[in-house]
Amino acid sequence: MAEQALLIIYGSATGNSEHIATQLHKKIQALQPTDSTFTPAILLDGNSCVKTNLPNWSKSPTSIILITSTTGDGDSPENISRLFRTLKRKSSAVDKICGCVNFCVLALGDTNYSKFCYTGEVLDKKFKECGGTRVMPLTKADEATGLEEQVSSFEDRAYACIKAAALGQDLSDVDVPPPAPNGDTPKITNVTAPTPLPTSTSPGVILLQKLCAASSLPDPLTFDISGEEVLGGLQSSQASSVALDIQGKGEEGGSSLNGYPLSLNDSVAESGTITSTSSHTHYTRQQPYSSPITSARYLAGKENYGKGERRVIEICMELPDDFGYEYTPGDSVGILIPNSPESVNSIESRIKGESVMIEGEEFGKDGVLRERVNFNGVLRRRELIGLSEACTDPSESTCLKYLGSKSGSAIYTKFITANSLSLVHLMEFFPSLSPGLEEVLNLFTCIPPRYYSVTTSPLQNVKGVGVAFSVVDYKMEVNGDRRLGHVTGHFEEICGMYLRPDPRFARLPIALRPKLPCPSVKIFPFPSKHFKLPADPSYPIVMVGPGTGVAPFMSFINHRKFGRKVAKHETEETCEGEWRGGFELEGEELAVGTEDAQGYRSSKEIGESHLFFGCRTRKDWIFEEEIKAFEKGGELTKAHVCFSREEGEGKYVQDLMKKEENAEKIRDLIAKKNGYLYICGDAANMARDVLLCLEEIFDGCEGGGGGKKMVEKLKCRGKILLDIWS
Ligand SMILES: Cc1cc2nc3c(=O)[nH]c(=O)nc-3n(C[C@H](O)[C@H](O)[C@H](O)COP(=O)(O)O)c2cc1C
Repeated sequence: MAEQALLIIYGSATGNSEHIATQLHKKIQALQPTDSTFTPAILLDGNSCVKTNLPNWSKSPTSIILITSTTGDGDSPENISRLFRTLKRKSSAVDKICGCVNFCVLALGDTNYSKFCYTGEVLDKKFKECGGTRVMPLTKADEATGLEEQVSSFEDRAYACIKAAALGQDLSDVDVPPPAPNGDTPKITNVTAPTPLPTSTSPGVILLQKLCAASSLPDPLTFDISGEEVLGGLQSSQASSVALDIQGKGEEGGSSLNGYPLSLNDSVAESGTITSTSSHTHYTRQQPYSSPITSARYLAGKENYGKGERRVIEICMELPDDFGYEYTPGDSVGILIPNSPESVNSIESRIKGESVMIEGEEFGKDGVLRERVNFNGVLRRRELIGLSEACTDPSESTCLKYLGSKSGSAIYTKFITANSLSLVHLMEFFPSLSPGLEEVLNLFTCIPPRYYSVTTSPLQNVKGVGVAFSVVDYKMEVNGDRRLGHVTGHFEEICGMYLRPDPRFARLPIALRPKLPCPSVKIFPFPSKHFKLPADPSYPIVMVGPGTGVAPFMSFINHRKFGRKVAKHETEETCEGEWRGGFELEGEELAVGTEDAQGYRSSKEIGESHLFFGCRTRKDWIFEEEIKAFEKGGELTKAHVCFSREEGEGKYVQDLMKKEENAEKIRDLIAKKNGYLYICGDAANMARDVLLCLEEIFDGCEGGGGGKKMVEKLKCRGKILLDIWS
C-alpha cells in the first residue's frame, strides 16, 4: 500500500495543545521505523499547514490528528486562526477540500467559558462537511475538571483509529480502549492491596497519609499501583505506549528532543497573522521586543507589600521607535517572563545532568531551566506520573504515582490544585525526587506567555503601553507557607525601584535620584479580535469591569478622551505620531472594527458611556482618580461603583445594573440605541452572574423574545462582548 501523509496539527494559545501534539508526534515517530503506513509524521501549527498542506487535501490521501484549544471568548488560538477561517468559509456542497482526509480532533477547553471547546467543535464539523472522514468522535477535554483523562483516552485511540482508516479497515473492528466518560470524577476502585510499605519519614508521604486519613481514604502506600490505571503521562506513562502497542509496534524511551518546543517555536516563527502597515518590523512571540519598564505604581494596597494582602500594580513598558509594535484598546500585551533565579537555584542541584543537546546544539542546565521549562506552573497529573520514576525513595515514588492516578484524584485536588503546587514545592516535600534534565524537558511545557489587557490608548501622549494586575500572593493551605505568583511577584520585585523608592532619595526630584538599571521584559502584541471599541465614537458603550477587569476600559476611555482631542485640534501630527493601531486584520474578523482615528477626526460627538465597577472596599478602588477625572471631563457619562464589604447601594456590579434607572438606561443604550456592552473579568462567577442579570434586564424588551434569547442575539451580533478569564 502506498504510504500516505500523517499530519499532527495543533492550535495552542498557552502551550497545552502544542505540548500534547509534540509528545504524540514523538510517540508516533518512534513507531515509524517499523510501521510503514505513513510517511514520517509531520508536526505543525494550524497556520503553517494552510499554504503548504491544505492544497493537497482534496487530491492525495492525508491523515490528520488535530489538537486545538479555544481561547478568548470562543476564539481560535492565533496559530490556528488561518486554518479556522479558511475552513469556516468553505461551504460543504461546493468545496470538498478535505475529500481525501481522514481526521480526528481533540478539543481542549474549559467549561467555565460559554463556548466550551468551540474551535475544536467547529473544525471537527468543518472537516466533515468539507468531505473528510471522521475516524473517531470529537474528544473534549475540560481544563476545569482536569484535562488528563480525556487527553490520555484520545492518545490511546487516535493513532489506532487513524491507522486503521488509512489501511481501509473497518473502524468498528479496531481494538481500542473505550473513551473516558466525559467529566466524571474517577471512583476509587482498588483498595485491597494489603502489604503496607514501611513507615516513611518523607514529609510529602506523611502529609499525603494525613490528607487521606482526614478524607477517610485508605493510606496511599497501601494502594497496588500496578493494578491501577494511571493517567496518560505522555512522556513516561505506560498508558500511551500501550495504546500504540495495540498495533504491535511498541516503542522505546521517547527521549528524542525533536519535538522540543524551542525548535517548534522557531519553525513557526513566520506564521503569525499580524503584520504592521506602518513598518516592516513586527514583534511576535517568537521575536519579542525587549522593553524597558519605564514606570510602575501601586494602584491599591501599597501598604500591604510583604504582608500577603491584596495589591494591584500598573506598569508602563516602553514601545520601540520603529513602530513595529502596534495596538488598539481591547488588545493585550503578551509578556514572556523567564523563571526567577531563586526558583532555578532552588531546584537546580536536584536536576541531574549539566547540559542537553537540542537538535545538535548543546544547552546548559541553567539556561534551559531559566528560559524554557515551565516548572513554576501547577503540576499536572501526567507530570507527577513522569516524576514518580525519578524518586529514589519507593514510598515517595508510590505517592507520586498515586497522585497521578485515577484513585488519587481527590487528594490531587486537595494537595496540588488547592495549594497551586509546582515542581519547586514538590521537591521540598519529596526529598528523594531527582529527575534528569532531559526528563524535565520532556515532561514540562515551555514557559507560556502571560497576557494582560492594555490600560493606555495609542492616541495618548505616552511612549509606552500600560497594563495592570493583582499580585498573586497566597498562603498554602497545606503548611501555611506564603507564596508569590511567579510572574506578578517577579514584577513586584524587579519594579522595586519605582514601587518602593529608596527613602533616602525620596525627597529628591526624580532627575536627581541615582540612576538604577531599568528592568526590562520581553513583550509582543496580542490583538483582540472582538473586544474593540466601536469605530464610530458616537455609539454608546456600557462597560462592566469589577476589580482588574476595569483595565481595558481605562484604555477605552483614554482612547475616547484623546481621540476627541485629535478631532478638536485636527493636529494630524498628534495622531500620526502616536497612533499604533495599523494592524491588517481581515474584515470578517472584526465584530466592531478597529479603524484608526478617522471616526474621531470626523468630529462626531462621543457617545454616552457608563462604567460599572466593584471591589471589596473603597481602599481597593483602582484608578479612582482617573475615573473621577473622566467623569468630570465628560469622557465618561457615569461611573457606578459598589463595594462588596461596605454598606452601599449594592454589593456587586449586577446589583447596581439591576437598579431600575440603570436597567432602563442599559435597555435604552443597548437595545434601542444600538450601543455596545462589554464585560471583563472573572469568568467563573462574575461574568456568569452579569449575563444572568442582563437576561433579567432584557426580559420583556420589545421584539426581544425573552431575556435569554435577547442576550444570545446581542452576543451573536457582537453587541455584548466578553473578555474573561478563569
Ligand atoms: C484567556 C483564556 C480564554 C479561554 N477561553 C476559552 C473559551 O472561550 N472556551 C473554552 O472552552 N476554553 C477557553 N479557555 C480554556 C483553554 O482552552 C484551556 O485552558 C486550554 O487547556 C488551553 O490550551 P492551550 O494552552 O493549548 O491554548 C480559555 C483559556 C484562557 C486562558
